[in-house]
Parts: sequence; C-alpha cells; structure tokens
Amino acid sequence: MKGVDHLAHERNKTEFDVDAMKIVWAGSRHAFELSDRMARLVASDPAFQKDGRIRLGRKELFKNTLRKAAHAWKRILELHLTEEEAGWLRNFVDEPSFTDLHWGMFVPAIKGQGTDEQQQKWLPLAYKMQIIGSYAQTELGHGSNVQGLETTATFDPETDEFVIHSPTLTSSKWWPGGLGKVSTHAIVYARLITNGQEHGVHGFIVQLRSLDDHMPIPGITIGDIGMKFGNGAYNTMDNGVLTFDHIRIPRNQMLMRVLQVTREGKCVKSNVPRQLIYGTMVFVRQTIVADASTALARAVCIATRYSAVRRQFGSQDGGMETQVIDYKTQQSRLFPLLASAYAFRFVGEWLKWLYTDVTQRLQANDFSILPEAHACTAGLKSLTTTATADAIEECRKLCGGHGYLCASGLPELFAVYVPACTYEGDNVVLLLQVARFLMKTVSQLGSGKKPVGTTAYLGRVQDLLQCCCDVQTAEDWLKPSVVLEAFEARSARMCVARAQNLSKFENPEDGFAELSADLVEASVAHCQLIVVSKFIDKLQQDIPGKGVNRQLQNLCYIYALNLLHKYLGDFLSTGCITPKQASLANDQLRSLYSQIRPNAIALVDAFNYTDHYLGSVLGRYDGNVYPKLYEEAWKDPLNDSVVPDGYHEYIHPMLKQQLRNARL
Ligand SMILES: CCCCCCCC/C=C\CCCCCCCCCCC/C=C/C(=O)SCCNC(=O)CCNC(=O)[C@H](O)C(C)(C)COP(=O)(O)OP(=O)(O)OC[C@H]1O[C@@H](n2cnc3c(N)ncnc32)[C@H](O)[C@@H]1OP(=O)(O)O
Ligand SMILES: Cc1cc2nc3c(=O)[nH]c(=O)nc-3n(C[C@H](O)[C@H](O)[C@H](O)COP(=O)(O)OP(=O)(O)OC[C@H]3O[C@@H](n4cnc5c(N)ncnc54)[C@H](O)[C@@H]3O)c2cc1C
Repeated sequence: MKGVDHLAHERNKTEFDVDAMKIVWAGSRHAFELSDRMARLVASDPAFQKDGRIRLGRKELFKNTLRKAAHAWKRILELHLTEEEAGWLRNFVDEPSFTDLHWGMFVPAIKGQGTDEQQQKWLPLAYKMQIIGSYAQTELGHGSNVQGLETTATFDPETDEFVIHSPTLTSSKWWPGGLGKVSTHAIVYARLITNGQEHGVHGFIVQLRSLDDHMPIPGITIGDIGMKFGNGAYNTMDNGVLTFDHIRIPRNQMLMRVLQVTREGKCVKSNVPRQLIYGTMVFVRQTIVADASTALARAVCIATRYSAVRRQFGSQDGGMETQVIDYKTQQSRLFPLLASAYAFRFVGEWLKWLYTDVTQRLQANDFSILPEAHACTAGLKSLTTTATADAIEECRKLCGGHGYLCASGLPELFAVYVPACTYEGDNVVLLLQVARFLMKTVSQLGSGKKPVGTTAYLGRVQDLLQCCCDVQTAEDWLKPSVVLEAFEARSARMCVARAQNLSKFENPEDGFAELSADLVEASVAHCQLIVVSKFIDKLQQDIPGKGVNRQLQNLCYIYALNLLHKYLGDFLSTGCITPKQASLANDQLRSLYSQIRPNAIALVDAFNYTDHYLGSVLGRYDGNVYPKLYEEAWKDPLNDSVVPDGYHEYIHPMLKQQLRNARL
C-alpha cells in the first residue's frame, strides 16, 4: 500500500462528521469560512511561498520577510480586508515580522494606556502604517523585573518635555521585535522622574527613526541583537538594541491613562489602577494561549499523519508491517498531545471571552476582575506554551529519524515556537504570579471573602479537603463531576498545604522565596484544573454534527486522565484518589486510545491546515511521503553538483595522501 492509500484508508474509518468538527475547531462557521478563505489565499500566492526559507542567510531572509510583509499589506488594502481577516492572513503567512509587534503590542499599548487625545492622534497613523511601532520594555539588565528597568524619563518643566536617557550599559533596550531595523517609533518603558522624584515605570511614545530617510534620530543608537536559535525561525524578526542619549520628547507623548503629568510636573493619578500599565502584556498573553493550540495542532497533525503512513515490524506471512500509530506506546505519546491541542483551543476561546469581558468592565471603571484576568492569562500562557514546546519536540521524536529533517517542518516549528516560553514573561516567573494570587485568595477565605471565577472552588475548600473520590470502575472516570472533583481537590489541597507552610515563616516574602518551587507546582495544578473545567464546559454546549460530541468527550477524558497519570504523585500524596483508582484511570485511558485510534486522522484533518501552512513533507494531506521526501533531498544545494565544492582542495589530497601511505 502507498502512503497515499494509507491516509485514504484511514479517512474511511472515521466515525464522525469532520466538516462539523472543523467548525468546532475554528470556533464558529464564520471563523471557519474566514480562516479557510485566508489560508487558501496565502497558499495560492507565489509571493508567500516558504520553500527554502531555512537555507537563506540572515540578510536574504530578512529582506524576504520585508517583501512578504509589504506584499501582505498591499493585499490587505487591495482586498479591503477587515482586521480579523488580516489577522488570519498574518497567521498563514507564517513568518514572524515587525508587523506582529506593530499590530500586536504597539497599537494595543496606545489603545490601553493612551488618553482619548493620544489615541486620536496616534492610532490613525499606526492603522495606516504611516508609522511603524515596537514595544521597547526589556533591557539588557532586566526583563522579568519590570520595576528594575533603568531607562529614565525626566520631566523638564522649562521646555515641557521628557528627557529619555540610558544611564548605563544595562539600561540599553534589548530584545524588542521590529526595533532593530524597521520601527520608526516605539513605546519605551522608562522610570518617570518629575521634580527630582521617581514615580515608577511608564510608557512613552518615542520616535526612533526619520520618516524621510530612516536614519536614527540624533542621540539614538539602534541595531539588531544578532542571530537567534535555529535556521529561518525567529531570525525573520529584527529584535533590537537601543540606547538614548538625552532624547527629548513632548510631554504629551507619555501614555497618560494611568497617571498624568501636568505642565508644572505634578503627577495626578487617575481612577484606573497602576497595573493597567501592564495591560498590553495581559492582551498578548491571551493571544499566545490561542496561538499555542495552533502550533501544537500543527505538530500533532504532522506526527499523526506520518504515524499512519510509517510502518515498522510486525509483518506476518509476507503481509504488510504494522503502522506505527498502532503501537500502544506511540498512541500513549501522541493522543494526549492531540487531546491537548483541542483542550488548549477551548481554553483559548474562553480566555478570549474573559479578556473581552475585562476590557468592557475596565471601560466602565470596574477593575474588580483584573487580578483574576492577570492570573489566568499569566498562568495559562505559561502552561500552554511549556506544554506546546515540549509537544513539538515529542512529535519530532514520534516521527523517528525523518522528524529530524527540516523537510518534516518540525525543527523550524520548534525553533520558532520555543521562545514563547520566555517572551511575554518567563514561564516560571508567571507561575509565581499565579501562586501569589492563589495564596492571597486562600488567606482571605477566613475573612468571609468569597472567591469567584476560576477560584470559586476554593470557596468549597472544607468539602474538598474531606471529599473521597467515588470511582469504583474504569467507567466511573468518564463522569465529568468525578474528574472535576479530583482536579479541584488536588489543587485545593495543594494550595492549602502551601499556605500552611507559608504561615510558618515570620516574614511572608522569605517564605515565598523559600517555598517557590512548591508554589509553582500548586499554580500548575490550578491552571490544569482551569483547562480541564473549560473542556468539560465545552462538552455541555449543544454541539451539532454526527459523532462530534463523542469524539470531544474522548479527547477531554484523554487530556484529564493523562494528566492524572503524569501527576500521579500530586493526586496520591494529597489523598484525592487511591492507587486502585489511579490504576482504573489508566485502564480507562488505554480504552480511550483505542476509541480515538480510527478517528485520529480525521481529528487532525479537522484543523483544516493547508499543506502550505503545515510546510511538512511528513504531514502532507495526501500521505505521499516517500516519493516527496526523496524529491526534496535532491533540492538541497549540496546536491547541485555531483562532486562537491571542496573536493579538489580537501578530499582529493587526503585520498592521495592515504594512497601514498598505503604504498609506503
Ligand atoms: C505579514 C504581514 C501582515 C500584516 C498584517 C497585519 C495584521 C495583523 C493583525 C494582528 C497581528 C497580531 C499578532 C500578535 C502577535 C503578538 C506577537 C507577540 C510576539 C512576542 C513579542 C514579545 C514581547 C515581549 O516579551 S514584551 C516584554 C514582556 N515582559 C514581561 O512579560 C515581563 C514579565 N514581568 C512582569 O510581568 C511583571 O512585571 C511581574 C509581574 C513579574 C513583576 O512582579 P512585581 O515586581 O512583583 O510586580 P509589581 O510591578 O510590583 O506589581 C505587582 C502587582 O501588580 C499585579 N500585576 C502584575 N502584572 C500584572 C498584569 N499584567 N496585569 C494586572 N496586574 C498585574 C500583581 O499581581 C501585583 O498585584 P498585587 O495586588 O499587588 O498583588
Ligand atoms: C524571541 C524574543 C522576543 C522578545 N520580544 C520582546 C519585545 O518585543 N519587547 C520586549 O520588551 N521584550 C521582548 N523580549 C524579552 C522578554 O520579554 C524577556 O526575555 C522575558 O520577559 C524574560 O525576561 P529575562 O530575559 O529578563 O529573563 P530572566 O528574568 O533573567 O530569567 C532568567 C532565569 O531566571 C529565572 N527567574 C527570574 N526571576 C525569577 C524570580 N523572581 N524567581 C524565580 N526565578 C526567576 C527565570 O525563570 C529564568 O530561568 C523578547 C524575548 C525573546 C526571547
């Protein structure tokens, strides 16, 4: 059987309506149609082809990205694409570029932290791309510790200006995307100083380059920070270094929604909390969670299709060998990743809803759920990006040797994805933020303050500390209430135990530092509970399409029970379940793998990825892996000549030398 036939055969086994699942995956029929149209538009446009990208040198690669970004912008204008359509188009172009920072951080920062007048002035310029913006927060010396940033913005009342200055080497802005070679402006985060007093870190709109000849404004030193991990990958982005030598900007270029500086240099606080200065990060972290499912689905799609095409061992009587997807070990590594892709999709959808809700409340001056929004975006960003980065590497291994070839698409996907564990907040630092939120919530339980939202379960902490898991058979693990209670009890018990340990310290900050590794584990448990509960919520919705809900149920339980298996130490040590119940969960997991198996190919087809987007010979829709892999090898520049360049200089003399030695 050829690879092509393998996948056709697999598709015939499907037990659910794939088209209906495509809509569930996309979020709505509208989102499906729109993303499908944009995917095809990009795939059919030769200007967006990606072949050979990994072989380009840095300069060529970067220029290629500039060309694509300009072409994308041209198409956006010609076709009058909406912001939503343009977002999809960017996704399928599949190449990090300065436009990400412009649309994803510069514009949102002005929207979130700028006053109405500032928005009226700057947004039209940004929307028309008459200026290009970056987000310059991180410095050489500090990234995580935002309050430790050293760049200063000192108000000069004589001229009604701020003087932006880099006082030390470590105060050099370092990392901002789009900054190195493209951006004309940036939101620069600096310590505000007025009348000799410090007022914390704030954002300032600073012009960096001339709009006429692109030369840096005098007093500004700016460039790219150099090559990053992997070929192609994130090297399409010009992450930059920037220093200021007493650069003057008008007073009205400080983003003043949170704090206003008057003509006299007086600071006047508005009614919005200081934390809103961090609002852009909340927005981007939310988009990163949605993107995690996209990247994970891509890797899983490649590994699943290839696992159905690939055969090793098991031939009987000269018959065909076993498809590697039929090995239980392959299933136990692959199917939880497939389930995670769906789980992250749904939690991403929910987080988007939460973010929209918070934004509306903020506009009405209701700041009550900002701490929860921060904890959820930080925690889920950390959880989903860590899991996705690990999963991409696991998918590479699931594809055996061929997974290591760039033609598999996996090395570049890994290299481009892995910094998501660091940017927008190091994943451990973010989990520590979640831990602070959880410990605060637990400490307030005694005062009668009822936790709400994702921490509502902590309000039932007494019950959760005492509850006994009600599982007697493997089938009992298919009850949503049972699974939910196990995850709630585990998280609640871990939180309470950490809080009790913390209370033993005289100084809470000392305790927090000493127990930080344990605290991070509690944060992970809490975030996993959120993902499981949002998946279960999804199952309660009316989901049309033959067999679709059944598949989603299977995936949901695979996600939850695999976590239970992986984090068994937590569940057993907190006494949430017994070893016998853990063993029943494992039995159920194996059964679920068998049920998912015939649907695996259709479940990845439901992602609706074009071959262009996947960029993988192993993950081709038609399964025609071997002929294409063979064809691909000959495209390598090393194969341009039969005898390699360097033969006469290095190989030939060596061979001759050996011949001479042999004669001696
Ligand atoms: C192809 C061309 C196409 C063209 C078409 C264009 C159309 C395209 C359309 C759209 C494209 C969009 C694409 C978008 C994609 C985006 C790409 C993103 C790329 C990624 C680039 C990366 C950027 C960055 O990395 S920016 C830098 C990020 N830096 C960090 O994250 C730093 C991490 N550190 C922190 O967050 C914190 O400062 C801290 C929390 C760790 C600090 O701790 P601490 O010192 O304790 O904090 P303090 O300042 O004292 O404050 C404590 C209190 O504040 C609360 N809090 C903290 N953070 C937040 C927050 N974010 N929100 C709310 N509240 C917060 C905290 O809980 C404390 O509260 P408490 O009540 O006092 O306890
Ligand atoms: C590809 C990429 C793109 C980026 N784009 C931008 C951008 O556009 N704009 C921008 O401003 N920045 C950008 N950044 C910077 C990024 O936001 C920071 O690198 C990130 O926030 C991590 O900060 P750091 O580098 O200071 O790490 P560090 O904080 O120095 O982390 C080093 C180690 O210390 C640990 N650590 C740090 N603090 C603590 C703590 N309190 N407790 C326990 N452990 C701790 C971390 O877990 C980590 O293991 C980008 C970074 C990358 C890699």
